Amino acid sequence: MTIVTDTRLSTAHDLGPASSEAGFEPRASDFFALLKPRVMSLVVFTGLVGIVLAPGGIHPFIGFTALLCIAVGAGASGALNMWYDADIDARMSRTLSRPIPSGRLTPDDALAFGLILSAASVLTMGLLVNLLAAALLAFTIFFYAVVYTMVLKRRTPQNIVIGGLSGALPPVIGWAAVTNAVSIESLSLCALIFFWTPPHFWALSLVKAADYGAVGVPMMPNVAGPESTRRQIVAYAVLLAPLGLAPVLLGFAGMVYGVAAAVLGLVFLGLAVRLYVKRDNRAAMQLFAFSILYLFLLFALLLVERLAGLA
Ligand code: HEM
Ligand SMILES: CC(C)=CCC/C(C)=C/CC/C(C)=C/COP(=O)(O)OP(=O)(O)O
Repeated sequence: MTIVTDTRLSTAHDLGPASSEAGFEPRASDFFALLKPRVMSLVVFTGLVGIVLAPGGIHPFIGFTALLCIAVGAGASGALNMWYDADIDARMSRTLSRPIPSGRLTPDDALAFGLILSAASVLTMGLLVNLLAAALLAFTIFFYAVVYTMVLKRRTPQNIVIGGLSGALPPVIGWAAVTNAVSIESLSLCALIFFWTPPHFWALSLVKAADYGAVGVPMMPNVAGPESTRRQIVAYAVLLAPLGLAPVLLGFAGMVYGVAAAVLGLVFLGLAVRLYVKRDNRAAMQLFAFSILYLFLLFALLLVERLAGLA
């Protein structure tokens, strides 16, 4: 039996001339792009909500440090993801202008940047915040950069489902930064993001299936087919709608959040069913866009309620 150990199309080092050889110096904006800033902004926001909602309070400087460590660690894992995935990024229209495929940074630049920022964020969290938060941050970076990117992404259509755990952990890290503990409340926020991730990503991958297929990444639409993917999106949306109410049932969110979570959960489910019925790219992109708004609004409401003293 042959076991595939290297699923990369070519090594990242075969991707053309180093930026300095090509005649230009790396720019700060290219390093910033390695952090996947737009995606990670929502990740960091969920970490902030974990910090603010956790009982007991935290010194503002330590709280800010914890948030900065989550932001830097998340960005670092994005840089490591781009280092490893440079071969496939170079072959997909959505990703080919990223810093490594476009030749603006070398793979070594990205690897060094990702490793240094990972180590700096975990060490700082451990020294200035607490060891549990540092261990959770290290685990989250490892899970995204190694378990998802290097092991699961190119091998199984369940890549997103399992790998989604890393995107779901930031509120748990934020909560642990304040309380030095993992609680049922922070795990409920983790579960919310965990079950949100498959519909979030599969909606986009239905539209980008050809891109992923061309580079051999086994995303769900390519393996199980679009029909099955749309059915699974509806199944996750059915689970997600009641899960949105968990913060109310656990007593750390109020009625404003509760009503909004119920309505937004039903809209999410409605858009998932609409995608199942309509089967077109427009419905898929609408669900993808709404998924981001949904998660942002739920976490924003948790934050606003707490800051306004409503929960
Ligand atoms: C394994 C889990 C996830 C996968 C595979 C995934 C995948 C993606 C992809 C491929 C995009 C398009 C980005 C682009 O065009 O460059 C995207 C966009 C986005 N994702 Fe996710 N995502 C995941 C988890 C998350 C999580 C946990 C969050 C936040 C909590 C998040 C927030 C966003 C946001 C805000 C965007 C829009 C970025 C923009 O405006 O370009 N994603 N996601
Ligand atoms: C604190 C910490 C370490 C947080 C990590 C958060 C995390 C795992 C977010 C996942 C975000 C994301 C863009 C996944 C994309 O998948 P992809 O890499 O397959 O997408 P691509 O095709 O756009 O590269």
